[in-house]
Amino acid sequence: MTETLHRAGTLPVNDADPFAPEHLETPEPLHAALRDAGPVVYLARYDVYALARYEQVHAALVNWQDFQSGAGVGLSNFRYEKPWRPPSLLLEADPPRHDAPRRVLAAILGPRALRRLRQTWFAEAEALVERVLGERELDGVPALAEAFPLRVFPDAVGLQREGRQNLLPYGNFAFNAFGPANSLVTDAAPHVPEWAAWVDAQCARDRLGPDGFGGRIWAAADRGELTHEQAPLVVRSLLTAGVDTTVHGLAAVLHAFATHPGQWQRVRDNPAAARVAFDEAVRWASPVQTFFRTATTDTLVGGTTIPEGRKILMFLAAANRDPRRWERPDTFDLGRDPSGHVGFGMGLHQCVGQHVARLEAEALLTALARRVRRLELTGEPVRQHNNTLRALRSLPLRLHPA
Ligand code: HEM
Ligand SMILES: CCOc1cccc(C(=O)O)c1
Repeated sequence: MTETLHRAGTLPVNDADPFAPEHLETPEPLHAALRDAGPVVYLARYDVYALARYEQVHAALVNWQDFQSGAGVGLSNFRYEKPWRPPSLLLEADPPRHDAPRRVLAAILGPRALRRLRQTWFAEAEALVERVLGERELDGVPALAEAFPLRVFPDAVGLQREGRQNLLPYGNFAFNAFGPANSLVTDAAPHVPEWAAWVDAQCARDRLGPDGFGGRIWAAADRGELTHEQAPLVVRSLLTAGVDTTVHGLAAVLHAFATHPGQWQRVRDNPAAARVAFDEAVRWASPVQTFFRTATTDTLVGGTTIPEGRKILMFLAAANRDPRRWERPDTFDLGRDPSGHVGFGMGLHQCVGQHVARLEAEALLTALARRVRRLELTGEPVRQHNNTLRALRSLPLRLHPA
């Protein structure tokens, strides 16, 4: 029995462009309008169905059978359109293709596997904070949010030193490419072949140190846990998703503490609060704002039937600030339990690198908590527009020494 398609006149329609500069600059008003309009809103501009409430976003994320990733998790539908690069074996794959790559990466990036990096990353964070403390004012984005991940992550992957400057622009483009082909995508297009060539070349076995995340992916192929053809694509996943996300996650947590000084004192009093602080910042800012899915069958969501083959757009950031799920959702509050937030996704595709991100954040925040009494905003933060990422280009700060 097919459910009745959405009854005429009951499905709210919104003609906004969520990827337009005004909404990328200040997304909250559109998120609130979409949440208030209903559980499902038809976005006429892109002929997709928007989910902005926590309940529907969570339900779609955990329903990988009816809402697949294999047709792409951006606006482009791989059933009809050629992807800009060979699809990810994790992000853009459904079971069973998704299974072995995920199992391999989950083991390599799991909390136990990361314990070997803890001491080094904490020492690197202390050294970085020592260096920047001397400056009276600094831009927290290049000086901390970018500098720390770029100091520790490429080494942890086992990347050679040359060419690492390609990582941020490549990842930034990959996240723009999930959106429409607007100027954020077309302006970067001339550089993509160079960035992509470097990234693809670093995924080859002979470019990777044996003991890094990359070398361990190849070793898993030697053990037959995935094929040698899959190995470079799994390494590519790390290079695509592993840098820009943590850069903007760290920028978000620094921005949160600079705008909520009382919360910083809580971390000063109890540095163990650094980990939950990062998750609260990921909920509050949602560095990854949106992802799409494709309906594999007519699927009922919030009283509306999403027709087979159509795309839904999940507003993770709107769900993370849904007053139906969170008290005082717009407040960064270390007193809350942020677990259940969808800033790392949920279910089958939930971020496989979340423990890497948390360890980076714990290392940097612990080093800051020891040495910095207050993080003071000394100017307006400047946004970096991206079709998927909530990103800062600049965060003017003064670090008041403890
Ligand atoms: C603050 C930092 C990060 C945020 C906010 C973030 C967010 C996300 C989200 C929302 C998803 C789900 C995608 C979906 O449901 O379609 C995801 C998946 C993924 N993330 Fe992260 N991520 C972060 C850091 C990382 C890092 C450091 C890595 C690699 C070391 C990474 C690698 C991946 C990969 C490979 C997937 C696909 C997993 C799968 O499909 O099974 N991410 N991430
Ligand atoms: C943060 C979402 O995770 C991603 C993003 C971009 C690419 C990939 C990949 O698997 O190549 C994963």
